[in-house]
Amino acid sequence: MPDTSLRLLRRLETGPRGLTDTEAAARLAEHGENTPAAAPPALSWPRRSVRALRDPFTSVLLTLGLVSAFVASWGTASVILALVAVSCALRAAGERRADRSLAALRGLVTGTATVLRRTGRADEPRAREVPVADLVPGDIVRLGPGDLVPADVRLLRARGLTVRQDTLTGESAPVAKEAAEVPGESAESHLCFQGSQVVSGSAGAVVVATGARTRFGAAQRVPVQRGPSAFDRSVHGISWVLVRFMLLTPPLVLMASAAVHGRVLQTLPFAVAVAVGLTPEMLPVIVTTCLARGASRLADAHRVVVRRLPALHDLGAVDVLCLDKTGTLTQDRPVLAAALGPDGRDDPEVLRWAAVAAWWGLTLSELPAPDALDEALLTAAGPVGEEYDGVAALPFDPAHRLAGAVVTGALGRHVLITKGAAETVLEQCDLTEGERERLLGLATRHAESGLRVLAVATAELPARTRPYGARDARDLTFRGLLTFRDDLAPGAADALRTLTGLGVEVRVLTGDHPATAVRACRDLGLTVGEVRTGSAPEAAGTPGTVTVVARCTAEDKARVVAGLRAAGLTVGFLGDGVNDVPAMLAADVGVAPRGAVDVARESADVVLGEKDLGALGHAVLAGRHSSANIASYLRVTLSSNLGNVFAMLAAGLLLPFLPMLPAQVLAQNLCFDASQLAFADDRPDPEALRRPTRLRPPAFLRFLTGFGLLNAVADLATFGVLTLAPRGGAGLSDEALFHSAWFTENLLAQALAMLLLRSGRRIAGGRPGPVGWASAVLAGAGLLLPATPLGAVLGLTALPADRYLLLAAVLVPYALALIVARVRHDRRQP
Ligand SMILES: Nc1ncnc2c1ncn2[C@@H]1O[C@H](COP(=O)(O)OP(=O)(O)OP(=O)(O)O)[C@@H](O)[C@H]1O
Repeated sequence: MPDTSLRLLRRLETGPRGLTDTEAAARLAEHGENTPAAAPPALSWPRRSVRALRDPFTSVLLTLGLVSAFVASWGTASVILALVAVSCALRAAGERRADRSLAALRGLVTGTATVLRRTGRADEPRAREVPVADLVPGDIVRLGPGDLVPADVRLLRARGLTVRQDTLTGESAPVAKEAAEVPGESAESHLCFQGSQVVSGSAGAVVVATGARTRFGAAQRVPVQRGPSAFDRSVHGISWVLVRFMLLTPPLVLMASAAVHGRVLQTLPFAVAVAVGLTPEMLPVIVTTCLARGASRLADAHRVVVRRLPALHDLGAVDVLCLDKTGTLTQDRPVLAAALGPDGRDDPEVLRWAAVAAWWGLTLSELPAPDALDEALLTAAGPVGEEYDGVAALPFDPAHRLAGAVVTGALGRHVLITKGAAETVLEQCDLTEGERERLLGLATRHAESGLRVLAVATAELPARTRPYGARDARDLTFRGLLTFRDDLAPGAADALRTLTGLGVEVRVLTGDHPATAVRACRDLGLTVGEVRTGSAPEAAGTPGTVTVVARCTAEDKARVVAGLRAAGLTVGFLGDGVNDVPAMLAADVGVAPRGAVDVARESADVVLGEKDLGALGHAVLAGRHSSANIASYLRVTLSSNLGNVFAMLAAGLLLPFLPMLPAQVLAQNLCFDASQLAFADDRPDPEALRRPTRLRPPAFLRFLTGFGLLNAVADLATFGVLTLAPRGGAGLSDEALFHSAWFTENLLAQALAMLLLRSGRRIAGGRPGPVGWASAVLAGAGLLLPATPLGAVLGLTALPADRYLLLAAVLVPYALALIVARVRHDRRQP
């Protein structure tokens, strides 16, 4: 039979007054830390390396290595294995570094829990904020809106509590919870699980399990599955197209060779080497390094924490940024402006009623702190509420935008007080239609001047013991309106101007009154376009204007975001409240300021250091910076590799010997890979950062085929001039000469591509930067390696001077063609 709460408290050797500090310390030593569910355990080196093997490019390389070993081409197989080992080690090291700094950064934003603890047995318990990791079984915790349930708990008291527990069940709708004394055998409505989010209401609860023993811990921390983000769609999309292409290459080379020369087995190592050459095996390394560098620069310079690395790419790709208003565009430090009676004149009674409701709502819910509007009410009203006895709290209902309390009035009767959004409160009042319209108009007029507006109403009811609920708020007497000034967030106007200057369209999704939101936008210098209320995924938006969707519930915000994503846009969401969480999770990238409620901060991919929106512009730029470098790498490496494959195929068909030995193809590939690591440190031209940087697979593949063909033409031209050139001198085999010249040409052409194809780089001028130096080293290797002993091991030979002239005759026009094609390509870009 399930425990009553008393039996459970006894079993856990605790009580409603909480544990003492000594007891808590002893239990912490016994049970270990209550590690937050969001922090995955650190991976060991071997596991990390095995995980790196799961990457599609590595799998392709391994398959090609196995094929080589199968035909006893041990040289090729060993080089491939070395490539796999190097790329896995680099990737594992890069990821380890990235994970470490991410863990350190995450540490800056981990949450706390409100717990009742006593210094000694005889002392009074005090509510304290302790790190979530310090919670132990038996602790008594308090939960309020916006809290993340810090451990598995059983409710001892609950008022209007609803929680979202999609981390466990995948079900995103809030679920009601209550403190049943003797719960049914299978019912779990008296339990809340670690990682669940408190949407509304309040509760006191006892911790029953922490750390790995929580339900979430036992479920092995399977995170909520989010739909594919912009990063997944772009980088993974491109990767898979290439993997298919690479797998097609060896059979194509083999079939061609079999048809023309009748050799299959001899050509296999070469075919494999060509496919290896096409593999951008450094892609995962470059992606991780680019993103990790960007994230750590952002943290150092702007105190922005990127909690999920790919989110940095997504931030750079954001086309539309949706923001909430309160606490993001405004300070969320409301100050009472006026208390107005139904006739629109000053009436202090309205403030008194609202403050009584706020005071008793807060006291009976045992919330650690009032929300911003209630705090403003209590500050303005001074000491109030003690003259009544509190009967019930009506916690904030986010769907109807109401909160209230029931107190005892004259002659022991009960008075129900509600305060909230004017349209809902007026709906509950006993008014004629005309009067309701007039009062709504009054509320709108105040909202139009940028004020936040609350309506207040009361009802006198016979005393009763039955609990109060939303259904009791009927036929109320309208008391009046309260207006609040909430100043704009400092720096918000500049930040929004920066964002629009960066080509990011802004939308404001708020729970507040449309007129208040519109006025805030105008005061921030934004031009307001469409204004809607509720769910409006179809809100089209006029270019250059801000669409405002007001009176949004949390679900409405998520629907608008999902609608924008379904229209093919990359969407970011910035918010700080519990009503922003579903939209954050629905967006490609969710952003929260550090002062946001726990659940918002924990759901965000990016956390801003301060309530300073200015950092957001820097974060978007950092995302674009990283993506531009990844794009540069992809453009250069793939167009060169693609060109090489075309040329190798053609040369393989026409030449009586292999156009390059497998070892030479692989050595050349190693040189390419090493030089391309420089892209992680490149500084793209500011021009490349002006628009959202999204790696769109179709546009990318068009670029690749265009520039790949140009590269192939250069390679084939080299092939032509080398074939037509006079024979080599004494002792020089034609084959070795051909291989060496082509090897040199390939490395020089790759160096040119590195210089001329990187993102947004002005073609001439500017400092060389890491990529400039790396391409110089690559070109140097191309020119010098054939003449070295290592070159001899690879079957290369020093080139006579006339070959360099021949190569120059090909490469100078190639460089010019690249410049012309690049300029034309850039002009065609929007
Ligand atoms: N403490 C409160 N008591 C009564 N009503 C409230 C209280 N707090 C908010 N409201 C009402 O609920 C409405 C919506 O609040 P909600 O928290 O959903 O959004 P918001 O904070 O106004 O806006 P945003 O979504 O931009 O953060 C408010 O405009 C107000 O009318």
